[in-house]
Amino acid sequence: MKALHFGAGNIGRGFIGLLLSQAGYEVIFSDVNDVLVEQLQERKSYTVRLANEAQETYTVAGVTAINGKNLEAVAEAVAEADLVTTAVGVNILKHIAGGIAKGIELRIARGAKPLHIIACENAIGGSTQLKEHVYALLSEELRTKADAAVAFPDAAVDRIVPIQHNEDPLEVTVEPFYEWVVDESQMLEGFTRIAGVHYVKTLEPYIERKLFTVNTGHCSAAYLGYLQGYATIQEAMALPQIASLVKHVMHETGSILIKKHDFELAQHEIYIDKILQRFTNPYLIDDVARVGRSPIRKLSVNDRLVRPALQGYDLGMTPTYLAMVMAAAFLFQDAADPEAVQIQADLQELGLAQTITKYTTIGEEHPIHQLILTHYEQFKQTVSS
Ligand SMILES: NC(=O)C1=CN([C@@H]2O[C@H](COP(=O)(O)OP(=O)(O)OC[C@H]3O[C@@H](n4cnc5c(N)ncnc54)[C@H](O)[C@@H]3O)[C@@H](O)[C@H]2O)C=CC1
Ligand SMILES: O=P(O)(O)OC[C@H]1O[C@](O)(CO)[C@@H](O)[C@@H]1O
Repeated sequence: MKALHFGAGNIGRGFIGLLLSQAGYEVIFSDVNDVLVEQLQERKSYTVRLANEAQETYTVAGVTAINGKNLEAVAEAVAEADLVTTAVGVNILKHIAGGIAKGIELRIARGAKPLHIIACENAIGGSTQLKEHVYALLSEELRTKADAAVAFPDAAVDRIVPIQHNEDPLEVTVEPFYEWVVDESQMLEGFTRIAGVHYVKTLEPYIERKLFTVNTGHCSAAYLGYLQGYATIQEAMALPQIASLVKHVMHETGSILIKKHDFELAQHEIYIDKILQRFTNPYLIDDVARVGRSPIRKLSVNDRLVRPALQGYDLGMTPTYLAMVMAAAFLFQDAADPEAVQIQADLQELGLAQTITKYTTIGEEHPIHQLILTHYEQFKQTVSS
């Protein structure tokens, strides 16, 4: 069985590639990083190291790579694959859609077997978004044929894989925990299960629980840590004041999740505690810049801050801590992060009130808008004093 995986980066090699290989797939990575592609082609294997006391290592063998810039090669790989997965970043999905669309066209012409394409990105409806990009490139006739032959089940993926600083450029250190949940209601009849994947009939509770707890909590540590001058999540979480605020944010989203999805309170507390331990894993060093990266995406309406805040507000709650983290996100600066640079430019040009609305869609008349403004001003005063 062949799996084509787009994105041979941290999560691609450290989680999806490893799991698919262990599940019996021959993994072919598609990436646009020439060095990475050449290394994978030459060496055909790489090492995954667990960030725990034992530091167990796994060899992922029998892998190879194609260059994602070569559209024909990508299309051919899509045509030949038994499974396609991605971990490129949700904003990159549109850039891989061309090769996938061409590959689907080839599959249909050749009468190939049905195919599942699973986007493993930190986003609500990642595969559905990819499908929209791909379908926009297909004719109506091909779209109708693809409806019967290709499915894009949404997924939630959870494993912390920081930026790597290993001597071996292919080696990747990952936290021991992982969870990959796939929406089986979006799969084609008679699909083959991937060992290690948890299939569920309704994905929303799983993706929201993960995104609003792991990802909301993590970016809270990053933005609050940044304001205190910390470079890593581990340093930030060592400050009791930040650890306590992060916990408050996770309890705030927890109340929303429990109300919306009927989760059991005690179970959710255990879930939060386990995640807090994962954030402070002493065998990992995770940069504030990575966890806070792409603040425009993280402040967008369907992502980890605004979506739970608006849901909480609609449920009659006041999302004070989420608003505080949004305020901190507007203060996050990183010259190497184009989204952080863009927000700072907009703050200069448009002012705070309009910038908040531009990125969060929350109008100036909304109470959450006022909360963000208030927290922002408070942070500004603390930072300048
Ligand atoms: N690192 C983590 O802990 C987790 C990351 N994720 C998600 O996984 C996705 C990837 O994240 P990371 O692995 O951390 O990022 P990364 O930057 O390490 O990997 C992304 C890879 O995609 C490649 N890429 C970019 N454009 C491409 C294209 N057009 N075709 C093929 N490959 C292309 C890059 O060269 C890079 O190797 C993101 O959506 C992230 O939110 C999800 C869960 C955990
Ligand atoms: O990849 P993103 O969405 O920029 O965010 C980084 C996130 O990746 C993770 O490492 C895994 O989901 C989180 O811990 C962190 O919040």
